[in-house]
Amino acid sequence: MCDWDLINKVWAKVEEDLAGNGQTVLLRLLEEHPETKAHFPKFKDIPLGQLTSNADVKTHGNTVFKALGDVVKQKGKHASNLQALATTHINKHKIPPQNFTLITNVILKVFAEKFPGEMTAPAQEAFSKAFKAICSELEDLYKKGGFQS
Ligand code: HEM
Repeated sequence: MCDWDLINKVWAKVEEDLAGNGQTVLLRLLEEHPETKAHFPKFKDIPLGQLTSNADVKTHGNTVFKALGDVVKQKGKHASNLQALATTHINKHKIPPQNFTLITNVILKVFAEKFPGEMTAPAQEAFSKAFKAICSELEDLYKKGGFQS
């Protein structure tokens, strides 16, 4: 079982600057896993150094974190949220499923750095468990959706 209440407590802190926190995560993803940049039509031809001040990155960070917040707030009853994400990321954006593991690992790292007060050991454990479950559910949906890379 995931401790969704603990996760939501940290998420309230994340929401104090949802776009800024989403932006930090996206930039860290692109920095630590440069191959992911090719998946973003809006960013793929822009050097990483210029993306730090790119308004579209912040806007997309907000979009991603809004959707992830919607998942977190379901406290485990997120099947329809994940189905919607899987459908667009399979068919429209064509994102291989292992990228969800990359981004959720980056999120864990960024939160531990930015929110040391909230990301206690139990909170880190709760996020880690929840993200593993979410990634594995997405992988199942990708299999059902017949994802072809
Ligand atoms: C926490 C995991 C993620 C969440 C919650 C998320 C959420 C979203 C949402 C809400 C959208 C816009 C609506 C839609 O098309 O569904 C979107 C678009 C997109 N996502 Fe994700 N996403 C995640 C992970 C990723 C990853 C790991 C990649 C690639 C490495 C990715 C690539 C894209 C692309 C390319 C778009 C279209 C962007 C554009 O407007 O140009 N996403 N995502």
